[in-house]
Parts: sequence; C-alpha cells; structure tokens
Amino acid sequence: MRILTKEESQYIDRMAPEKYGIPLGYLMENAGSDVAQVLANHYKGAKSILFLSGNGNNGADGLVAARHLMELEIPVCIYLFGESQKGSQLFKEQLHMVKQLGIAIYTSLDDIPWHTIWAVVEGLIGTGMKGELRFQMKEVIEIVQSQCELYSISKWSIDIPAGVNANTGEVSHSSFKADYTITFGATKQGVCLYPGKEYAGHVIVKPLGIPFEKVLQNYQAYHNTWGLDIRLIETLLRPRSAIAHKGRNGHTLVIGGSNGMIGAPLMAGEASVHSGAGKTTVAVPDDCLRTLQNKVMPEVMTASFRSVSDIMDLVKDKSVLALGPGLGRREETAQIVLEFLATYDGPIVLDADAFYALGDMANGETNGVLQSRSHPAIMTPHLGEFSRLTGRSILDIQKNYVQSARDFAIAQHVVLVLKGIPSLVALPNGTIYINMAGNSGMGTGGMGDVLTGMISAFVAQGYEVNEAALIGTFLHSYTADRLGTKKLWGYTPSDVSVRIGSVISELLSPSLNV
Ligand SMILES: NC(=O)C1=CN([C@@H]2O[C@H](COP(=O)(O)OP(=O)(O)OC[C@H]3O[C@@H](n4cnc5c(N)ncnc54)[C@H](OP(=O)(O)O)[C@@H]3O)[C@@H](O)[C@H]2O)[C@H](O)CC1
Ligand SMILES: [K+]
Repeated sequence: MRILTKEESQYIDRMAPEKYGIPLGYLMENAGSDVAQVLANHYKGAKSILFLSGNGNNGADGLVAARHLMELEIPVCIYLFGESQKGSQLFKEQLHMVKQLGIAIYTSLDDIPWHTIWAVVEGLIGTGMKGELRFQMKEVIEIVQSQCELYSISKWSIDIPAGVNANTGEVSHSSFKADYTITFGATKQGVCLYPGKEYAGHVIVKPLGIPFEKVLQNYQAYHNTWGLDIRLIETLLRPRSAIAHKGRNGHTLVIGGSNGMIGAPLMAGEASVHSGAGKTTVAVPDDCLRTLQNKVMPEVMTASFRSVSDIMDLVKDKSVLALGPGLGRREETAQIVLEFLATYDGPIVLDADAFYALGDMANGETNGVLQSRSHPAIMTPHLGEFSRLTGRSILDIQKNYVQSARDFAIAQHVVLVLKGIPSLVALPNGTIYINMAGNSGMGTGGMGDVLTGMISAFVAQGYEVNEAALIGTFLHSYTADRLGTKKLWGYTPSDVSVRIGSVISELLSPSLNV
C-alpha cells in the first residue's frame, strides 16, 4: 500500500495540469464524486449531510460531493468557513454551482438545525495546512464536535482530518477527530502515524483519477513510503521447496547473553527455530553456558565464546549472525563487538547491547563501521536505543519519526527496523515501510528478542536482508494481533514465537486451517 506525503500530493496537484494537461478540476470532480458515493453507501434515514467547507480545494471537494448527493436525492447542507472571496479559484467555481442549485448554506453554526443532521463531513482544510491550526478554525471544530456528540452525528473528514500534519501525524490542539476519512490516490503519511492515526478513524482510499506513480517518477526529493501490510508480505513470502533439507534452510548463530540475561539470546534462538531456520546455535560467554543448556529447547544447539577469535570460528559455517541480545554493557564486551564488526562482513542482525558498543554513531568513532558492508546490517533498536545511536532526544525523533529513520538508514547504509508505535523499516535507499500490524499487548520484555530471531531466520532461509526485515517485522506483529484477538495483553513473546509457523503456513496456503 502506497503512502503519500504532503509534498508528493502537492507535486501531483501541480504536475497534473502542467505536464499532463489534466485540469485539477477533473481530479476534484473525481474526488468529490467518490466522497458522495461512499457517503451514499453509508447513508441512513431521512436526515441531512452537513459539509463543513473551508475556502481551499479541500472545501471544494466537499462542495462537489454535496452536488452529487443532491442528484441522489440525499438531503445536504453546507457550512462555509472563512472568506469565500479569498478562496481558491476552484472553490469559488464550486461555490457558485451549489449556490445556483439552491443548496442550503450556513455561515453561522448557530443557525444549523443539528437535530436534522446525520453526518458532518469536514472539508475545512486538507494538505494545504500551514503550521498550527488557526484559532477561529479551532473554535469551529470544538463547537461542531460537541454538537456531534450531543446529537450522535457521525464524523467524516475529506483527505485528512483538519489539524493533522499530513507528514508527521502531529496534531494541533482541537483537531477534528473523525470516524472515517476518505482520501484520494493513497493514504497520507500523517494518518499512518500517531496521534494522527487516531484522528482519522477508518481510512477509505479512493482513486485520484491520474496514475500518480507515473507523475512522481520525476519528483526530485523522491523517497517513497509504503504500508507494511499483509498484501506486501504475501508477495515476498516464498513456499519452501519440497526437497529443502536443513542445510538449505540455513543456520542462525545468536551471540548474546550475560549473567542474569540469558533469556534474551534464548528467546531469539527459539524464535529462529520456530521461524524455520534449518539449524540454530546460541552462543553465550563461557560462564553462562551451563545456565543456557539447562533452559534452552533441545532443537537449539549451544556454544560459548571468550574472545573475538572464538566468535570468528563460530560464525564460519553460519548463514547469519544475530548479535546483541542480553550481551550486557561491560566495556570488554563492547570492545569485542567493535573488533568483530571490523572483521566480519557476512549477514548480521544487530540488537540490544550491540548498540551500546556503537554509541552515538553520528558523532562517535563508530560512524563508518557499518557503511561499507557487502550485506547492509539489519539494526533493530527501540526508541531509547535509537536516541543513543543518533545522539538525539526521543521527543525530537518522535516529532520527525519517518524522516529520522530514513536519514539514519541512508547515512549508515543499514536496514533499520525502528521499534516504535508503529514500527518502521527503513531501507538503505531511503524507502520507508510503516508497519500496519501490532497491538498494545506487544509492549513486554522479550518481544524484541523474538523479533531478532525471526528476522535472522528469514535471512538464514535465503531472503535478502531487506525482505527478511520486512517479513520478520510484519509477521511478528501480525502473529501478535492474532493472539491479541483472544487476549489483548498478557500473551508472551514465546506465545508469538510458537505461533509464527502456523501463521506462515496459513499465508502460503490460505485453505489450510492450522
Ligand atoms: N492531488 C490531490 O491529492 C488532490 C487534492 N485535492 C484536495 O485539495 C486539498 C488541498 O487543497 P489546497 O487548496 O492546497 O489546501 P487546503 O484546502 O487544504 O487548505 C487551504 C486553506 O487553508 C487555509 N489554511 C492554511 N493553513 C491554515 C491553518 N494553519 N489554519 C487554518 N487555516 C489554514 C488557507 O488559508 P490561507 O490564508 O493560508 O490562504 C486556505 O484557505 C487536498 O487535501 C484534497 O482534499 C483536489 O481536490 C484533488 C487533487
Ligand atoms: K479535511
């Protein structure tokens, strides 16, 4: 699923007429008629649909929809916000039409017969919002929202709810909180991120009337964003060959663990087994080996290490290395990690305490350690770890969530799995995937270790690092969602781990009821 930024939407707006001779009014006519169709399909009873119309093109979309609904004999009325004579050209044209058609138009909220309204459709402002919502618009939204609550009126937004930043998902105070948002071409980035996502309600995507990917091919600042969803994963997952033996399915090596932190590499190793790696070895420091052996499932092989050369020996015949879970933050461990990264060039997934060794990558000596690898490293930090890696505050990262992930993945030439709400996968070329799965029950210790094991197992089975990060990240959350339908919290990382194989089987053979 493609996701558009504000700048991409505005570029399409500009290029449609300029380069392809497609007047913006055509796109608006499509947009408005789609809004009308969706509303008509939902419409109940004899009540009216009220359009809140700003004086830009977002408002004009609503005026087009009102005209189309009138044809369908659905009662409509309009509330005009702002000065009409200062509105966009298309707004003025559409306003003239609805006036000529005799549609009821209000300029004061006090005059609206709220008890006759079934739905409010907000076209106050869309991708044209600059900065924070202005005071007058906030006031209107607050009154409308309280009337909607009082009269049980359903709330719709056109393109993006008023007040939601179309790129970052940040919201102005008093933003419009919709039950549904009808958007055009592709969903906007800001409604895939929190808190914007909560303000958009259910998002309905309708065609724009122009093949926008074609238009965007020439866009200079073009780094695209996609939804990480089931459809994408179905295109990436490959059935296993009937004759695949354990050698063909790869061998994961997990290096981690320290005294009191043996669960982390153990969960990563077990998740690798459950995700289909042919073989899995977990290696821990010498003094932790006995504890590991007492706890780990029999399918996982065990080993131990003391030095970098031990790790070099262990990794020789392995398909992928997962480095970091529970490794601890001792200075000598950090040295081992750095020394090892400088010599080993194979596929690697870095997690947890491996990041401690890397420190602040933007300013520290480790900047450059990962950049020239033949297989870009996969890194799976949570926000706290990412804050340390980038030397920036969590708040600052959250404000520019997508862009922060993109900048880091490009600069360090890594596949970044940024574990947040939602998680992101950023590829070294700047392409971003926003995870569409996941739930609040996932916030438990050990979930990250399972993710590391899963991603590693997909690399072991022959997926490219980009693909493995996408498949692992999505299936981890998707499996948790399956568990979340039965109990929204309290399921364990190991529950996710154990279930993953059945979920993959279902996806590969939908008729299987496993
Ligand atoms: N390519 C597409 O996807 C298409 C999108 N369409 C629709 O067009 C809007 C974008 O329309 P645009 O005219 O560019 O802008 P808006 O209508 O969203 O907003 C402009 C008005 O908002 C005022 N404004 C700006 N910032 C603020 C603010 N912070 N608070 C309050 N009001 C604000 C602005 O006032 P100015 O004084 O600054 O001029 C304008 O009045 C898109 O979202 C789609 O719905 C097309 O219909 C089809 C193609
Ligand atoms: K809107």
